[in-house]
Amino acid sequence: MNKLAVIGTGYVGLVTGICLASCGHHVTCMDVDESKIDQISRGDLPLFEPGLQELHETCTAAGSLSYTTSPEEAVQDAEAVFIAVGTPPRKDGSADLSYLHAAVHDIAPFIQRNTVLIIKSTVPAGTHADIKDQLDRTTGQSVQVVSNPEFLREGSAVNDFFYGDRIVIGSTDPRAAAFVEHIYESLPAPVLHTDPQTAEMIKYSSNAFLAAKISFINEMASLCEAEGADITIVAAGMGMDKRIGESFLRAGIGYGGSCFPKDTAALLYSAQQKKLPVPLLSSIHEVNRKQPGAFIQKILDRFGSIEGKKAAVLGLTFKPNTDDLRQSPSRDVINLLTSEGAMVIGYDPLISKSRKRIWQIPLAETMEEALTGADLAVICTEWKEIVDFPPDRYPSLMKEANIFDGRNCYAIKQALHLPIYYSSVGRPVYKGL
Ligand SMILES: NC(=O)c1ccc[n+]([C@@H]2O[C@H](COP(=O)([O-])OP(=O)(O)OC[C@H]3O[C@@H](n4cnc5c(N)ncnc54)[C@H](O)[C@@H]3O)[C@@H](O)[C@H]2O)c1
Ligand SMILES: O=c1ccn([C@@H]2O[C@H](COP(=O)(O)OP(=O)(O)O[C@H]3O[C@H](CO)[C@@H](O)[C@H](O)[C@H]3O)[C@@H](O)[C@H]2O)c(=O)[nH]1
Repeated sequence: MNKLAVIGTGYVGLVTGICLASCGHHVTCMDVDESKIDQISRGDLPLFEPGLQELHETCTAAGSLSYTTSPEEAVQDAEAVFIAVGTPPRKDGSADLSYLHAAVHDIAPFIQRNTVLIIKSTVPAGTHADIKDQLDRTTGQSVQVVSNPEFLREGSAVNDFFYGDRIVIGSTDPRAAAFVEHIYESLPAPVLHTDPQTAEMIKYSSNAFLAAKISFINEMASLCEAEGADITIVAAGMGMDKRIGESFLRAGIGYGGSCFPKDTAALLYSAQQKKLPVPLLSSIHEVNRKQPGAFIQKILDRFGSIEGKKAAVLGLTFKPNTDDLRQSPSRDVINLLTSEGAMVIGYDPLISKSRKRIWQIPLAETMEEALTGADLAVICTEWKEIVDFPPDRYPSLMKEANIFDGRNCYAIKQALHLPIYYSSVGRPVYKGL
């Protein structure tokens, strides 16, 4: 059992802190946001992540997990300090590292001689060296800085922590690297040891590749629409080839969230700074940026004008099983619908529980309420409740059952013989109206 500190209690910090505590370590999580720490201390996690609240309660009751706003309290006896603060995008696409440097500044006075600093945040290649310089200068000693990028997905973060595909440890010091491996020794994932800049690049390259798969399948979906083919079957057929793999080939209104958009932009920025041509990388974002607009065009093609029409937008979070709305494609869809004069009402299985309005539109309490009297329904997130909603209920609730499904939630066969117009992504339109 080791004494560990985690700096930053956002998604990654909380998951890392709580899961490491449940591996038997003593963990103190620290954040500058007092209201967040107050809320957590009252037993209420500031984010929704399946399984996390239960683990948090078990570990705090066992005394292996605590929270503070004091860098001193968190770091003074810690053998390792994980940094998990945000690295949001700047206007020019570069990663804003100011939170990282501020956090390092705050903890530096309390770093002990053998404390290892572990960077969990996603940072551009070379950042570890700047952080080491900053720490060495302020502490007057040589601090070990290890790059240990995080690969968890929101909505399945706890499972991803315990059963991840790999643990990447980037370090120039074998002792520091061995210590970080020891922290994770109860996990079954294979460990890849490398140098820090390679570890930093593994993180960005992985996200860029996954985003590329999505943009690729979305481009193929447009071609399928033109050819009368079905992208879901094309993707299944492609995925049967082990070299391609079936995951991340779901066509839709594009990727969102706090990672893919920002990390592809940051990688692109780094390449541009080095004057390296990276046409593939620039296209990933370009294809994604156009997805919501292309989807709205299908609606306009159907109606001509949607001025005054009631549109129910179903699913608001950037993916199911999370309450995270950052960079959600649903927001672009809503903005486009309202700019065309539609009266938009939203529904989300999680967000509707706690809010009545969002992004200047009202929220319905139930999916039925959102659909009642609507001229069109637009599905933005494939929540289970939406996927399980029987298609024959749409015509009974809506004024006219025009369904625009941005996540391919229903099999076309389900629409057969129903009085609905069903337009999805990369599949033939079903015209039952
Ligand atoms: N969200 C994900 O699914 C995910 C997955 C893998 C990697 N990452 C990366 O991990 C990092 C964190 O992401 P996130 O989504 O958890 O961020 P977040 O924005 O949800 O949380 C960051 C937290 O850091 C705190 N913070 C800021 N400055 C601080 C300081 N000086 N001291 C202490 N706390 C401070 C903020 O108050 C906030 O609570 C990013 O680099 C991100 O790219 C995120
Ligand atoms: O086939 C697919 C798969 C995903 N998406 C979309 O892509 C976005 C991101 O989804 P996902 O990757 O599942 O969620 P994140 O929580 O953003 O996780 C990504 O970003 C994290 C932050 O860097 C990494 O740690 C994870 O490994 C990486 O999957 C969402 O909008 C999804 O709707 C698709 O459109 N089609």
